[in-house]
Amino acid sequence: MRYWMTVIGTGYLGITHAACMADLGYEVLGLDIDEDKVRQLNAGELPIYEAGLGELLRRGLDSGRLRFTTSYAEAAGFGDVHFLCLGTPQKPGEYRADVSQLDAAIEALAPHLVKDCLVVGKSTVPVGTAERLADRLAELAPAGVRTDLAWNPEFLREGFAVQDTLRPDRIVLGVRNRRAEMILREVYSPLGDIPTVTVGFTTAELVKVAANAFLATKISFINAMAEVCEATGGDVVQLSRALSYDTRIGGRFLHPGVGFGGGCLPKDIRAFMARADELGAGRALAFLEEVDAINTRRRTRVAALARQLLGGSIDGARVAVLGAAFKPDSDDIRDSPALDVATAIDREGGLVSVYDPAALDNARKKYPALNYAESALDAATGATVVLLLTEWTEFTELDPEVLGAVVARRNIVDGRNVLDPDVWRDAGWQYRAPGRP
Ligand SMILES: NC(=O)C1=CN([C@@H]2O[C@H](COP(=O)(O)OP(=O)(O)OC[C@H]3O[C@@H](n4cnc5c(N)ncnc54)[C@H](O)[C@@H]3O)[C@@H](O)[C@H]2O)C=CC1
Ligand SMILES: O=C(O)[C@H]1O[C@H](OP(=O)(O)OP(=O)(O)OC[C@H]2O[C@@H](n3ccc(=O)[nH]c3=O)[C@H](O)[C@@H]2O)[C@H](O)[C@@H](O)[C@@H]1O
Repeated sequence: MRYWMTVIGTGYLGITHAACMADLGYEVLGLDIDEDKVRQLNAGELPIYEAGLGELLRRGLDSGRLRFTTSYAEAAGFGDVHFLCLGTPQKPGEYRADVSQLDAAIEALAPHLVKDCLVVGKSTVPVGTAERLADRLAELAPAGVRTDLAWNPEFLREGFAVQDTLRPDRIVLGVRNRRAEMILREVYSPLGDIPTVTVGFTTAELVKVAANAFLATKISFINAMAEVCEATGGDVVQLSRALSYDTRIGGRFLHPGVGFGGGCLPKDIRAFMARADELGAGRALAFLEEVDAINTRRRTRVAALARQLLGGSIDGARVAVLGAAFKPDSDDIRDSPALDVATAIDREGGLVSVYDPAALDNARKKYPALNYAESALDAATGATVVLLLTEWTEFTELDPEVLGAVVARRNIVDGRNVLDPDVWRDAGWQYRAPGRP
């Protein structure tokens, strides 16, 4: 069967999912309440930075199989399968996730439904959300329309979103009946032979947060080793490399530095702790509190390294910050370590100049008080210390002599442990990096 699909919520996840489904040959209607975004998407303009996604979007539009709307009535009439890709951000001042966008989507969609359909949640949610939404959907759907709900968490990484969607490591199907499973297996069959795990709602919700908790823990583990190295004189980069050859440990997500950020790992471990607490399993996840604390301390440490290089005070110093996105190859600045450090330094009286190849517009909107530069060299001109905080290739390939020619003093903090200290020291730079002597 050729399914007609809607993708509700066209943010980082939803645009990718919509464009990839259209590329697989499905008829896809994306829906968002943000009119500007919908206008942009229909014009073939990608509102985010994601490699390869712009071409996929335009190919979908050109084929006539992909378009975008703000109308829930239109979406309800269109879809056999409705994917929910709404945001689940951290509630301000709390650890819990705010799932109100999902509730709003069900409330808006269900009353308009005119044909049998499967609603498929892809957002990352606290345990219990799928069941609650399934009940609400059944309550609100018009009589005679058969609805069902499934939870199909998403594991894509920003920067690799298209490849992760078209070639996922695994597919997790959280279902309550065989019909929902069969539909989803058919939907994903064009991807080929992907390991697929079919589970209940609760396990599907848990797999997602467990995966992110594990990844966060691995990063904080190596950053804890960085702290120990700092106290003992060890070198965490060498330590990480030596650990990585143990195939039981592996080298991925073992890269020490300024720590993890983004719209997912930080808020997901907090929401996981909060939900476990509510369900009486808080003790089991107490270690995540420390994972989070280690991560926060890395940001403080990077600022401290800058202070050290400046002889104890940042006040009045010109500081170049290379990077604003939470990771390279993305324009996403949600909980970005780079901007967190830049803001802390600004608060201490440092004269910060931030440059990022893709995230400047987002950074300017959220942090209008910081100063921004048009290039790495522009940011570094006259700086007494340079902080490399997002490992974009254009920063890792910087020539110490070229950069050295524009700075006031050759001081650099390699917050991501991506530069070769010998090369920079040989070029007369004072080099500091978290976890390294
Ligand atoms: N960003 C990522 O790489 C990944 C995200 N996730 C999860 O997917 C979910 C979505 O994440 P993002 O795409 O990053 O969020 P996002 O904030 O970029 O996108 C959410 C979109 O939903 C729209 N929206 C809000 N309320 C709406 C409503 N009532 N009706 C229709 N649209 C509405 C917003 O305008 C926005 O475009 C989250 O639960 C996240 O944890 C999972 C895997 C990867
Ligand atoms: O739930 C989500 O939204 C997604 O969250 C992460 O993906 P993403 O946030 O795009 O980025 P990652 O590559 O995981 O990096 C997260 C953060 O950890 C940092 N990191 C990563 C790896 C590492 O070794 N060290 C390290 O500090 C990165 O710089 C970045 O700030 C997960 O990797 C995805 O599987 C998941 O789908």
